[in-house]
Amino acid sequence: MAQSMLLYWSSGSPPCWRVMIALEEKQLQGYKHKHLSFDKNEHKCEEVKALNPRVQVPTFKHGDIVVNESFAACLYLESAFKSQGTRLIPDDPAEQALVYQRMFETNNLQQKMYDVAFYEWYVPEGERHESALKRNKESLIAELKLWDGYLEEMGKGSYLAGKNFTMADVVCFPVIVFFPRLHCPPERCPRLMEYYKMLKDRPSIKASWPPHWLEKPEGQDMLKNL
Ligand SMILES: N[C@@H](CCC(=O)N[C@@H](CS)C(=O)NCC(=O)O)C(=O)O
Repeated sequence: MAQSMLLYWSSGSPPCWRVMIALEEKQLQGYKHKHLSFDKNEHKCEEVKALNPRVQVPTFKHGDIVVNESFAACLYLESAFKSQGTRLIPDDPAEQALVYQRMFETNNLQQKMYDVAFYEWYVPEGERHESALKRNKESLIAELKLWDGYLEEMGKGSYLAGKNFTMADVVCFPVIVFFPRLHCPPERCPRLMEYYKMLKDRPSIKASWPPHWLEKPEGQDMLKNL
């Protein structure tokens, strides 16, 4: 089954990583994949263009089904392989609601982290303002407080949506990992840091860890002054 899947991906991309974690959790090892380098602009290749009008990674194909949005690909895998590997979406509607809530809230955390960590990369030199960066930092700090509060409320050893590992963890872990990697002061989000330590050696996460991070475990310190 995994043999009829093809994933185009790049190392260190949270959207790609979440699809890879989902594939591992659903025991779909052996899927075909192409690792494309951002530095060499390989993700703009004709093969990706043919499948994905946004010409981005992840680009994912299963047989004739093409599903490129990372959240959509993760949900598709759960639905197509519901009884295989880890159950990532619970049946109970109330539990399901919390998983969906945390999953889609991840977009806030991801964007706010990008707005600080990659400010200089996104905003051309002449358009940068200290005041804007300060605002972005305040917004990220407030967002981190929310997530830390969620974990605090759940209790020690909990996952993002309760006692079990779910799709919320699949989609959010690849964002959370950036906080320790980019030297965010641990006191900004102590519960998230504990959560990171609890999950970093999970087999699905270890197996899909960005290869260029293995070569260079220390990231830059873009979040040092948060
Ligand atoms: N909505 C997409 C976003 C994908 C995305 O932003 N991919 C980035 C890598 S993290 C990309 O391909 N960037 C290159 C580009 O846009 O040219 C998803 O979550 O799947």
